[in-house]
Amino acid sequence: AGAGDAAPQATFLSPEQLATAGGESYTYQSDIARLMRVVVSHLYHDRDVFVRELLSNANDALEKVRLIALTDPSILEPAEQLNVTVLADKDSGRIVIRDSGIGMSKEQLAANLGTIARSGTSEFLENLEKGDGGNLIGQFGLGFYSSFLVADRVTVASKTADDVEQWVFESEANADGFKIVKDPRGPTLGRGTEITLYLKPDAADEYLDLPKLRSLIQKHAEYNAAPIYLWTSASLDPSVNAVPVVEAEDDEIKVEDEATAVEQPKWDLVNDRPPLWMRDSKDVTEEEYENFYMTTFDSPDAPLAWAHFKGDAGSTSFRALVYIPSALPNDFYSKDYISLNSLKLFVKRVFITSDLGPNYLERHMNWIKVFIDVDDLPLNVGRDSLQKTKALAQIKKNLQKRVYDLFAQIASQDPTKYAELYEKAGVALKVGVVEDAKNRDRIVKLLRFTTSAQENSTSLDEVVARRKQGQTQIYYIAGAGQKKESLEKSPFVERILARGYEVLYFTDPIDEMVINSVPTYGGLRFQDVAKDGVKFGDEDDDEKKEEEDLKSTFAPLVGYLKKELAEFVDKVTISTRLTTSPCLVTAGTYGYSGNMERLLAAQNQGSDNFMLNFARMQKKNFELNPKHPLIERLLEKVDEAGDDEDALAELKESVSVLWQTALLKSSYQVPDPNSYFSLVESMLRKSLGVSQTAQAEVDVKPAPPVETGPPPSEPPPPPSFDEDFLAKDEALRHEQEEAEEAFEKGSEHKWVDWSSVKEKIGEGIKDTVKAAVPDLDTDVPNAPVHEEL
Ligand SMILES: Nc1ncnc2c1ncn2[C@@H]1O[C@H](COP(=O)(O)OP(=O)(O)OP(=O)(O)O)[C@@H](O)[C@H]1O
Repeated sequence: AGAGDAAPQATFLSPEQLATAGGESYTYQSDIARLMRVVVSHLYHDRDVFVRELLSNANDALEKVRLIALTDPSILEPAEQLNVTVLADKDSGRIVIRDSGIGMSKEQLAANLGTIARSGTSEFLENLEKGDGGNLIGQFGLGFYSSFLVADRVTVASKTADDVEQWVFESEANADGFKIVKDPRGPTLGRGTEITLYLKPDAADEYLDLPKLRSLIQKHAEYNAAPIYLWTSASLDPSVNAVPVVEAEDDEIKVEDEATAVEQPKWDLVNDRPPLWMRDSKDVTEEEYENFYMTTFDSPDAPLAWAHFKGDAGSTSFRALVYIPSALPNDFYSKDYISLNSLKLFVKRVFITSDLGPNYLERHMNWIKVFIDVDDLPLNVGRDSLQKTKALAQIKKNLQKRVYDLFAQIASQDPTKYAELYEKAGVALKVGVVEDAKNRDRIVKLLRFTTSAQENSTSLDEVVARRKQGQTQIYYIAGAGQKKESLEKSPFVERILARGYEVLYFTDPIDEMVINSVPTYGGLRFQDVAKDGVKFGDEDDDEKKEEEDLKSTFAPLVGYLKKELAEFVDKVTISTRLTTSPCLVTAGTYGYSGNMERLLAAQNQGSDNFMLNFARMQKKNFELNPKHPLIERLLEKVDEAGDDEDALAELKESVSVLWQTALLKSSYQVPDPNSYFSLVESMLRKSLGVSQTAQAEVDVKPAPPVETGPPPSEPPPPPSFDEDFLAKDEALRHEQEEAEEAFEKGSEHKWVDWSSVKEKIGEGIKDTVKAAVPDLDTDVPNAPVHEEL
């Protein structure tokens, strides 16, 4: 619909008309008066923003009408056309912006423009007064008040569809109040709002220049859906209205005399391009996509990637844009997409809602920005039924697929960018695997893990491709919050790495949960190397025979340990996965790994942590390294002890130390640190030749008898400190802090260093166990060669 060709001059309101119309005076709310003063006195840079603000208000007002018209077309009757017109009048120094939007009643004029300061206004003003106004103006949006950047007097005439009267709001820049009068012209607008800016002299020079005004409108109204028309003359005086037409030189037919060859001024459509999302993606530049994202979703940063597409949803079709923001908001998990402002639903180019019910965008996707324009939706139903329409469900499915495709596309085309994205947003994908069963298979492909096989993280497809012949498991070790360097040293991965198999390091707390949701990938089963059941798949008959032999050889030791540790241990096994460690402790079928236990303990400090207590109650598995000299010697000791009570007591003590130290080394806690320390002390006594019963010589000097005299009047002087002692104490504390820090950072302190423990207590059990043989690894077979795909 065009703006019509009627010359606009006849309908404008003159200051004289207003002056005699009477009306009521109002006082601005204090924040607004303050805002106005700031606008007038401080903010003259960026004056152009008034174009954007006023056109966006006009566009919003028009969208409201279009939205209502979808269900109640009678709203259109007072003014059929939905558009904005802009007129610059040099003679009177005015710019007039009219829209046929929703309009405002008398009360609304007063409330919207005079009494309701928006939330954030005070904060904005405070920042301004502190001096960082220049940058804020763009973010804050002065709205209607930006008029006073360029005008010293503004009138707003407005009429709603069902009001018979038309009202005019009038204010001077810097005034404390405003006036509202009944429009002396009568209801000329039909429906809508007309803003007249009486420009300041310097602003008049700048903005009454038509080409400049036109380019400003183009720049700032790019995404306005409503058509904007500009009157092509800078004067309303009919004698200067016409602009000369430059005739083409080879024009053969001269219809008129050159002197009269003038073009009549007319309304010229300025924003003649369809909105960005309606265009073909090849007709939209990167910059346009970025700007659209930043304005639509109020973001100061450009997006990382986007997809723009068309699709069908049942009987209707839609266009959509999905954007991956440059960062994942920290609080994404505790918010929904509605509070993150992540969705815009349009119907036939009219904004409808940002809220399609709590689950329209899944929690892990709630930070991805989504713009949808549907060709047809039943809008005369309530919000709840709207959410349930089949079309919206289909669109949702399509959107999800597009988002995952977009991730996959970045991963394959630009791995560096993907690594950066994953670093920030990987956790959202992991949440997706855990919570979104329907899309799980798609999302798992996008995950990346820290691996022993390469510097960079790996996809699971790559892990499967690197599998060895016969391999049926993907090996992983969980160590939330720990570094790869620390996990590499764990006894659980010793033999697996020594053999050349790949191990994934689950350094993120959520990794173990991910694997609970996805027990297998590419036909391989995830295997926690800290749990029972590690298989290499290349065990040949000789190895199996050797294992069987070892099992029967060590049966007496296994039997003894089962009895001795019955309270804590479910299974005692002869292990094939250890190389240099004598033994290790793994979780039983229902128990947690040491890592999980630590996580649970960290989550809840209280003693009634049910899950933690439950996990701790679960019996564990004790794996022995049959090639280790400590274990070999223990077997001999079990055989030799027979009924000899002393020998049995000594054996019991050694086993207890071995078991508890293995607990520590496997990331569990010992049940009672005090009794553990007593055991170690007893061994130290033996190794140092100190009697088990000798006690520390304690010489306690008793306190003098009770004082009966009066309390001393002067407090005694403070004792003098031994400077040296203080310095030592400080150094010790420092050392402790460093050690704690290192522990938190997950350095090698994390794994108890078995060799140093052995060194410390080894002397003590010298008579029980032969000295350790350092090198045990000579018979570790190499992994078979890479499986050809
Ligand atoms: N052209 C218009 N037609 C109808 N109502 C309008 C028009 N311009 C402003 N209003 C009303 O006045 C209110 C205040 O406008 P203002 O521009 O100051 O802030 P806003 O538009 O709400 O916020 P922002 O500009 O930050 O988006 C608007 O919310 C709207 O209700």
